[in-house]
Amino acid sequence: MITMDTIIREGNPTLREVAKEVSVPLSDEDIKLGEEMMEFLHNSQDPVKAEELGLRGGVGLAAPQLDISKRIIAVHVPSGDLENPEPTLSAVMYNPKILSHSVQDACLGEGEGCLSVDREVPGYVVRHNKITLSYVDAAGVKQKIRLKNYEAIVVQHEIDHLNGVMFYDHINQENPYALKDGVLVIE
Ligand SMILES: CNC(=O)c1cccc(C)c1Nc1nc(N2CCN(c3ccccc3Cl)CC2)nc(N2CSC[C@H]2C(=O)NC)n1
Ligand code: NI
Repeated sequence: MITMDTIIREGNPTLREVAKEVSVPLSDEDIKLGEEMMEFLHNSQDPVKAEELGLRGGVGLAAPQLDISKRIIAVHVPSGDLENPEPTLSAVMYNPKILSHSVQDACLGEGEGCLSVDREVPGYVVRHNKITLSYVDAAGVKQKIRLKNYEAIVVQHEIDHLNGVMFYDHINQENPYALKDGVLVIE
């Protein structure tokens, strides 16, 4: 099972590598890894399990964060209201690829956190507001989906990990809260 001990932290060179595509059809090993990544996200969002296992909450995880330089990410974004337990996005994505994106940019009003970064790095992380994404799903089926707002931000954060990019690479060093006109701030 994946715990915080499995997750490598900034300074580990694997986080700065460009990860390799996985072969399709998916190997049992890669399918199992995806399942474990998704299980981690579920556990990290469960108050009892997170407490028990000492997990930081996360809605996304990338294989390089497990010191595995493969193009695999898992995202599990809860809906946020207790009535509706359905997540707004839940998927293990193999070889995810952004096919196109909006001109409109967006950022999280509270900035971004990362399970591989044990410090707060304040500032806006400006990303595309909407993306069209292709990936191979856990069943080996090619998917093409459109995402926007928070879900799009999360997927871009995780795909960055596959390219050796950390969220703070995007933060404006002179003024971390500088914003160009028209950037959507997502609260
Ligand atoms: C510095 N300020 C901040 O971090 C920050 C501060 C306030 C608000 C936000 C919104 C911030 N930003 C931010 N908050 C998150 N979570 C909120 C808590 N949540 C969670 C935690 C516990 C149980 C269940 C859940 Cl659901 C998990 C997700 N996640 C990300 N990111 C960046 S994109 C990938 C994603 C990720 O999973 N990171 C580990 N950013
Ligand atoms: Ni991260």
